[in-house]
Amino acid sequence: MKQTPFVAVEGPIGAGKTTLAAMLSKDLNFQLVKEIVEENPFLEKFYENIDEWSFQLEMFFLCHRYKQLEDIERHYMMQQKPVIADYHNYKNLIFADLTLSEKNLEKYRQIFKILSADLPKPGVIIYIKASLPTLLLRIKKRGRSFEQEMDSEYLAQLIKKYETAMDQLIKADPSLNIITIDGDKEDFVQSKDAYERIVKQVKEIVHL
Ligand SMILES: Nc1ncnc2c1ncn2[C@@H]1O[C@H](COP(=O)(O)OP(=O)(O)OP(=O)(O)O)[C@@H](O)[C@H]1O
Ligand SMILES: Nc1nc(=O)c2ncn([C@H]3C[C@H](O)[C@@H](CO)O3)c2[nH]1
Repeated sequence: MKQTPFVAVEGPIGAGKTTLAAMLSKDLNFQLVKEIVEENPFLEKFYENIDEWSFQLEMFFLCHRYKQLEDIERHYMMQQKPVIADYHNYKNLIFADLTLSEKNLEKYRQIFKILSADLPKPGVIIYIKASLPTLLLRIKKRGRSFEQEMDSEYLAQLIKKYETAMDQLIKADPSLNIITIDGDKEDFVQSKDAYERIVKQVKEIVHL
């Protein structure tokens, strides 16, 4: 039987994940699943003091994504309804690796492994790569107050960790499809052609 499409859009902060996921959800008629931002009780505190709040924030994201992914399985995948999410569960580890102390990271990894074992996995990742200047510009343009003082070193490290993570994901599962987009050059918001190229690639992979 044909697998129900499950696509995840990934990339560092401000790359355009939610924007692209929303566009594709509309055009492909896939259910959109977005992570929460404004309702997150720890995000603002985290940006004020990362060391103090990182464990709470990473655990919050982990549990919230766990619930969302369980729901995706139950309400969509099991009913053959295609889904597009603006994150991949692996994102939890990318951020945890960046923000947690060694002691907390070890605990976190164990909990992540237990929670993630039976969650649904996307068959396609659309990975939006973008340079530091592009991301900083987009974060500024979007204007979320708590992100405005973000350390560019934090973002630079995140960019690197994303590169490593995509390599790890493909090594762990060579059947995974990763569509990489150069977010500095391929502007899927302004250019219809650039956007249509992405749509075509997704359609080919999921056999639409
Ligand atoms: N290709 C693009 N060209 C110009 N602006 C863009 C493009 N993609 C996204 N933007 C703008 O950049 C900002 C960030 O986009 P978006 O919120 O989609 O990023 P994100 O990757 O989902 O961010 P986060 O990691 O914080 O969830 C928004 O203001 C959006 O309108
Ligand atoms: N520390 C940390 N861990 C995560 O898993 C995570 N996921 C998203 N974010 C931050 C990025 C944007 O500011 C904002 C919206 O994506 O939330 C995270 N921060």
